[in-house]
Amino acid sequence: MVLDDLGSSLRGTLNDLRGKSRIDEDDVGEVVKQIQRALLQADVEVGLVMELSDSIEQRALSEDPPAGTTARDHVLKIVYEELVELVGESTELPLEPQTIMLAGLQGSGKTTTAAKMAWWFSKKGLRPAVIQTDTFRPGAYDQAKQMCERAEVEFYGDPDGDDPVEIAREGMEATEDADVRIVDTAGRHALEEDLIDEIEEIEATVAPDVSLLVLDAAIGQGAKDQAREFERSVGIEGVVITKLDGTAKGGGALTAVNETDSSIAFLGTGETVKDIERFEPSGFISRLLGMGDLKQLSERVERAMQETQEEDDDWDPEDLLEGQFTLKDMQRQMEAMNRMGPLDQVMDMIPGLGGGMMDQLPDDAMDVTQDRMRRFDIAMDSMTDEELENPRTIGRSRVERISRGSGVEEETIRELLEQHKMMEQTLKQFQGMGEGDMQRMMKKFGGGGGAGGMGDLEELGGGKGPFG
Ligand SMILES: Nc1nc2c(ncn2[C@@H]2O[C@H](COP(=O)(O)OP(=O)(O)OP(=O)(O)O)[C@@H](O)[C@H]2O)c(=O)[nH]1
Repeated sequence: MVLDDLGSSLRGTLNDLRGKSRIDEDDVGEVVKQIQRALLQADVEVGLVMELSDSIEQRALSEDPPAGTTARDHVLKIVYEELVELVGESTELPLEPQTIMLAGLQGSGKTTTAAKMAWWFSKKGLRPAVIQTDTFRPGAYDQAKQMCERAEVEFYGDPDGDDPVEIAREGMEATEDADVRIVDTAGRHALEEDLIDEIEEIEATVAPDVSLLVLDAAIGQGAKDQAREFERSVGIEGVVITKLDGTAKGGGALTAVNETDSSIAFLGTGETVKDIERFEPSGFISRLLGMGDLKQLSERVERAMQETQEEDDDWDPEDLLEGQFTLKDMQRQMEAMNRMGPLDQVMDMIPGLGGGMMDQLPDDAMDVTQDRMRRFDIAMDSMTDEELENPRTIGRSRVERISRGSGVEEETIRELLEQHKMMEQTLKQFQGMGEGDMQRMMKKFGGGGGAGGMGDLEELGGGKGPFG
């Protein structure tokens, strides 16, 4: 994802500063060099890179670290604050009725984003609808309809219509009951005049409260011109950067945001309707620097728990803190984990685990883990209720039988039982703890991790930290 290299190279450099109480020009020079290299590689515009690195350099050398702060933490805080400043605020999108129009070049991800945003608003308790006005690309109608079905949100489009402005007008009438209307527009491969005319007409028809420009993270410096052009014709309140899950650099999009004084509203991180994140500058940069993003993580956990609970009325996650932890609990726990999304993305959000740890894992480590979880699941499906409730009764002959029944190797089943035992023991430690204890644990967990746990920033009291 964008600026990934910055995270890992910077962590190394900052670690070299560990233990130093003062930093000299050479130290700062090295940090600044790493930042410049990473930003330029990520396609951030040269002028912007220089501006940022000058500012970091000047602050790191002139500001005195607050008493008790190490040189490393001081520099980390400055880098963090300057990067947050670079990516800017998040686009204001209140959770209330509104019309949002999406614009952007062909293939940037508008249609996908429209459905994702609708899903996102629906999870926030609002009633969204997507209006598809793309009559230019064959297949756009079907794609949008399917995605909206998957997201379980209202959809309006006209597969036979050929006048986008007319469809937009009808769509606004047809979706009168919706709270949030998201209007998807057609893209072209370049910014042609008729595209601009069309978007201006749609804009006049739907009178959006917010217009967002959808930019592919892979776009380079061309992003700036696009952003300016759209800004001039319909006015852009914010940007959605898509495809951040890929190898895309993202710096072009960041530059465009900065140049046009707009801000980022959402990030697209995959092809399914759930792969969307509200942009949170501080969390985003924390994650980038390997400091985790607790806010995003807790949102995902909460959603996953809620969904698991919706499917299984009897289950209350709080029960985990009382009584026995059975294999059934573990299976539900795994379902909830699965719902949180790809493990590597989740790991990135955990302070102390993010970045630093990921760098040390082989690339396929996460796939192995997910595959293992799937096999555990299959094995558990072959167990009797009694075995699931009392895994300790599973001896060697039962392991053999479960293996035969499920096709999962005995070795894996033994690992599953081990894992259960470990989780059970861990939970025992939590049992009887009050909320305050839990928070202290979390804090300890965050502060203790390798290169720059969350605790670093909290203690510095930067006020802009992910908790701030
Ligand atoms: N990996 C990944 N793929 C994405 C993401 N967003 C969109 N895509 C893919 O990008 C391709 C283009 O996305 P669309 O939503 O069709 O783009 P569009 O801007 O509506 O395209 P036009 O209608 O032709 O203007 C599709 O194959 C999407 O699945 C993302 O965040 N990550």
